[in-house]
Amino acid sequence: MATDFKSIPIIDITSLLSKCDDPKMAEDPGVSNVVKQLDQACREAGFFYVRGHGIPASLIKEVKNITHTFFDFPYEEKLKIKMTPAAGYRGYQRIGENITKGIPDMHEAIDCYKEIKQGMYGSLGKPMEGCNQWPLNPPNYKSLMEDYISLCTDLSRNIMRGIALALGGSPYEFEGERAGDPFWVFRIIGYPGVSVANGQEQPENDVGCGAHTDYGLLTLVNQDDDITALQVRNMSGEWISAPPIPGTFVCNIGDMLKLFSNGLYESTLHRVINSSPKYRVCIAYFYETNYDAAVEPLDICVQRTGGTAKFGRAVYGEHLVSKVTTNFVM
Ligand SMILES: N=C(N)NCCCC[C@H](N)C(=O)O
Ligand SMILES: O=C(O)CCC(=O)C(=O)O
Ligand SMILES: [Fe+2]
Repeated sequence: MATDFKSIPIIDITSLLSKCDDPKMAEDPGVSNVVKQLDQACREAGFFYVRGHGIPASLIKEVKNITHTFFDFPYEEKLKIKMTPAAGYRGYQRIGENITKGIPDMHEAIDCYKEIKQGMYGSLGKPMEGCNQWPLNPPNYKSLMEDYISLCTDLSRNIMRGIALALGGSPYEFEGERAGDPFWVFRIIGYPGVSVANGQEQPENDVGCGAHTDYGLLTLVNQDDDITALQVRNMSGEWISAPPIPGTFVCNIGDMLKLFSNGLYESTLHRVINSSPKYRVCIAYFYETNYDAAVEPLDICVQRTGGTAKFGRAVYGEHLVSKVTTNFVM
């Protein structure tokens, strides 16, 4: 449950990562310390920074640099990989094509999803079937991003082991049929800066991405180092900034983890406003459950929250499709 947090905690997960393949990890004092911090952050804010995550700083920087290069290209180059429903909603979308609560977002993006082979999930998977449309230019774009995605997947699984312990479960609650074959979503996002020419009016809509929650389990945000734009809503409705902190990812909880935890952890509302004159990029990796997972409150969480399940069962793929099919004007 979100509180009146005023800032977002920073958690060093080095000791969690050093023990996360040890079946006895729960007994390790270093792990317990991290788990305690994860529990507090997830209950109070649903947002936290992680440091000591092990992904090389050079790679984190490179994925942002190459993304600036891509978004700098003229529209006709970017439109070569235009997102369409027929491509499983994969590819490039122009500024204003993504809609949040009825209002066009001031961002452009490339959306990618874990591949779904034809027929893999029957009608549940159909809308998302397709191949990712990676830019051909810069030429190493695809391989760089695929390496990055693979590291984000491993890191997320390991953070989820800590979160599983924080909820009072075994480290492996989010493996097997729940998230042992995790689906992922990858959004490469660019937010134009505001024009600050003298006497010029503010643009009509300066919201880069309207208030929303994320859909799955855990999000890893890699944002430009020099611009504060991401804002997180606390219980009083104040918007708390999540400024870039070099060497960290911003992590936040998605709707499926709220459901599993019976509301003990909230998928906190957040939005993006780039009021700087500079163009901002963000690389957001979303770690999700299995595509066809049926998600319902875990017994341990129902016990911890008064004994009654607050949510019915949801199928992750249905939740994703309901979002993706209503997110765009094209
Ligand atoms: N896969 C995730 N989480 N994407 C977040 C996008 C949020 C904006 C979207 N228009 C919406 O209204 O959800
Ligand atoms: O740009 C950001 O910092 C966050 C983007 C975001 O919240 C999202 O894509 O879901
Ligand atoms: Fe988000």
